[in-house]
Amino acid sequence: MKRKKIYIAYTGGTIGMKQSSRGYIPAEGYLTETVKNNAEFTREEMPLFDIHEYCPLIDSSDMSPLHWQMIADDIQEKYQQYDGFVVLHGTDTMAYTASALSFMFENLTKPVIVTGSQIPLSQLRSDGQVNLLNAMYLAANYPIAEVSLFFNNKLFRGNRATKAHADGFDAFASPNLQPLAQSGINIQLKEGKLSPYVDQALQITPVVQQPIGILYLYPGISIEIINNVISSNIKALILLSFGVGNAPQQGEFLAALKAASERGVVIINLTQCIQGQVNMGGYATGNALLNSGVLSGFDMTLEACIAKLHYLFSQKLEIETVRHLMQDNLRGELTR
Ligand SMILES: NC(=O)C[C@H](N)C(=O)O
Repeated sequence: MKRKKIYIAYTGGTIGMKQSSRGYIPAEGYLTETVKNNAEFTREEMPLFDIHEYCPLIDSSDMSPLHWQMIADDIQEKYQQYDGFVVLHGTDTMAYTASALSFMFENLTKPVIVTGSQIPLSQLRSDGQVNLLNAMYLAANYPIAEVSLFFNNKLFRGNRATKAHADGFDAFASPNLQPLAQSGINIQLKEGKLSPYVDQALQITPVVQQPIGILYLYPGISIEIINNVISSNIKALILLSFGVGNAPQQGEFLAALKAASERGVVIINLTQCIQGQVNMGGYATGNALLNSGVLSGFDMTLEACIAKLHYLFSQKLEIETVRHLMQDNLRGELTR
């Protein structure tokens, strides 16, 4: 059988970093050299691959919607030449990029897997080899045609993943959707569906950075702080609320939300809880938000919500359409 061919885009991140006096930094050519010198990657059972290193390579804390666009354009350009795509990325904002790509791509018929590592590939005890080998192997043999994130033997839906551990190998979780696949002695497909390769034109929706405010509620938050966030020049506000979507029933706070919603700010309610979803019908404290024009974000991750807002506001859509689509399941990012 003809060997599959995988395109690897190295954007930066720990997996290809080198130690410096200032801590880890991405180094040009270093990832490619390390992979080429590792016989595991060129075994017969592995797909053929090309690595393209971005210039400049960045720590993912420096990622912005501009970079998401670069990655999407790059994959679109190479789309016909490869069977699958692996994006090597820093872990810090990996879930944001995976979420953004999931919205930007339409008619995806090939796998796009985002991965990276917590220890550089060239170092002792690196998790980079397992992550990259598995991502390449899955992209070639388990073509789940969506944007996913592989880490520590689990393949997650990209827009459901969140960084959950700062320094452990189990750095990602998908609290509201089981992994698409689990890699053990065997690879087990759980939620993921293999799709046949159909040649269909890949569509990309360009994304540009949008002004989005985030308000993390806490006991004792003052109306001045709330007003500062709400009155700034934002198109959307993500309200990180308590439990199933509850907030203080303070009149001034609710009035500020209502006024913002009436002037066109899209307000999305997400829970501060790691797992579960918003239900503003559950308590009077949540219901008051609903009556102030706040929309449910259901069980979306913060990363998916931010990426979705960037994606929708980058298109010329009516505010009501944005509000409607924010509550619709577009790419498997929410359960309702
Ligand atoms: N493990 C990592 O990749 C962390 C790094 N700071 C990054 O996100 O680029």
